Amino acid sequence: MPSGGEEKWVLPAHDKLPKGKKLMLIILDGWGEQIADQFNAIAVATTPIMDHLKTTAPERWRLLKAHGPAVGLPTEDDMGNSEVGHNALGAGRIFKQGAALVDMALETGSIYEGEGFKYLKEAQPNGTLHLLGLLSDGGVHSRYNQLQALLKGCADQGFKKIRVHVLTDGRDVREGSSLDYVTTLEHDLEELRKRGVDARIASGGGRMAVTMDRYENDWGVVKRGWDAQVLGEAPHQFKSCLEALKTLKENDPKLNDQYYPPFVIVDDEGKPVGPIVDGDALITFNFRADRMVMAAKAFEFEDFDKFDRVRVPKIKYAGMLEYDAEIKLPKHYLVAPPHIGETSGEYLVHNGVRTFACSETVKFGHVTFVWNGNRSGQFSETLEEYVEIPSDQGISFNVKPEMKAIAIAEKACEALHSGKWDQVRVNLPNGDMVGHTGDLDATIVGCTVVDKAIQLMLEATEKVGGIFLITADHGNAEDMVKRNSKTGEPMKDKKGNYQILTAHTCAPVPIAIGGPGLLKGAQFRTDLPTAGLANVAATFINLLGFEAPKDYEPSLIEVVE
Ligand SMILES: O=C(O)[C@@H](CO)OP(=O)(O)O
Ligand SMILES: [Mn+2]
Ligand SMILES: [Mn+2]
Repeated sequence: MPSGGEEKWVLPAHDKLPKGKKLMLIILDGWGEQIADQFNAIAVATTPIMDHLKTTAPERWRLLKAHGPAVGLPTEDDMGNSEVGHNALGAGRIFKQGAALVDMALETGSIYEGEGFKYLKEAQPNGTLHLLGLLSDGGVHSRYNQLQALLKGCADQGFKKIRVHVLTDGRDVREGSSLDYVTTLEHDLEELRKRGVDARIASGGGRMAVTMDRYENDWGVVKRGWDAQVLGEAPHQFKSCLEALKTLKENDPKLNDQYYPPFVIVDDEGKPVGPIVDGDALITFNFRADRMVMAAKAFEFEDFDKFDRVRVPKIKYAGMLEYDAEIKLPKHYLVAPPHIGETSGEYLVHNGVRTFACSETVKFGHVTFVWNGNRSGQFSETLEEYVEIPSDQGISFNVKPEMKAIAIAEKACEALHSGKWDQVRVNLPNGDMVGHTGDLDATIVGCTVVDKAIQLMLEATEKVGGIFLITADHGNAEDMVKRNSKTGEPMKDKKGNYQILTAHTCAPVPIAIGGPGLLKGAQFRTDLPTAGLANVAATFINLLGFEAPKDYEPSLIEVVE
């Protein structure tokens, strides 16, 4: 019976599917389904297991939507991403996500009426307002038109001095596009200067080298940002951001937007134009949590021992959203995040289901924190165990495309064989993390290793008489080139080179079920053609022998006689 005692958590037994079958739940990060050509790293990779599942049991293999409104994003043009994907997978429902919530708050102006913005205004009239975040149209962590609107709105709301601390992208958008975004930003800041607002870029750096680390993989990334944004110290000083990007790229032509080293913008006397100091206000304008949580801790925590902050300015700090609902970080924010409660993890714990979750650092939080509705911690110390395998640090993953896939698989097999867990859940990051490097050959290697890891876990599932469910959180590796949106033809740049795509896609993702524990006659329904990731939770709750919560998106399976 449910430990929580509350009736609302009771999940009735499924009328046909039995309890007690061990479930191996595998999330392939960045693994979509696309036309099989030379730029589809998954199609080119050696993936006998995934091929076998697709071809031998069509009633147990299908596609799911993993982008746009199906995962709570504003439009069908919005590519999927890990945050919205794992939210949907774990919560079994579709929640309007950060991108859409901020759009609405900016359109209605409510963003300036909330407690968060009022708190920032306490820094007026003398405090500088600082804006820190990803300069990009990707819509995964931030979107430029939101920064643009926020700049105007903050000037309207009386901030007289504004400084922008830029993180360049090149991961969710075309490599090299940072120059365009900075040019546009400089134009928008010029418009503010014409209105008498002292508005400038104050520092910069690439998102993978500066500030935007996650899951505490490398605090050095956050420190480099802190030194440039707060202390005004960095290995490079320039008079303008454009000059910085151009010079740094001339010095190292292979440098890509994701990895620009930190730099500080200085005036004619060599003085930083905008370090964050006492009495200032700060907004981190990324709406997505995972790559802002560490910086938020550095700006907000009194006691902080991850690196020497040297000087901790007394500022009014607000996040675009609250980034961690469990620890209430940051305390002040402009837009309330989606309240994602009653997730599958919480239901399963209340019904006595024991869960083991594992991945390597770079995706560990996806398969725990994000899966549980952007909440840190476990629902139960006895019924759950989350295991993190340390990721390689300080490298671009095309250097070691196998990553820790086999180690994750071995951990999962051990957990399955231990008999201590009813559900073993893993995320295999290779398709996505290597896909983001844009290195096609390395991504092919990464996907080949993923298939090997799946093989190990399916063999273990076989041995324990269990069930497997394999799916993905969004596309990436299945398309590594920019295509003509009409013809689908790969596009070349002016020099005749193919334009490599490092970003996610809007492709559907596969889902496959099977294993000796799966009841004969259990198969995918054919009456849910537009089903998406939010239908997966009801599906695995059924496979564990329970009816799903009434308000969850419907289960994908039926049992035919
Ligand atoms: O790396 C990330 O932060 C995003 C891309 O910006 O990828 P994912 O959503 O797969 O984590
Ligand atoms: Mn992902
Ligand atoms: Mn990704």
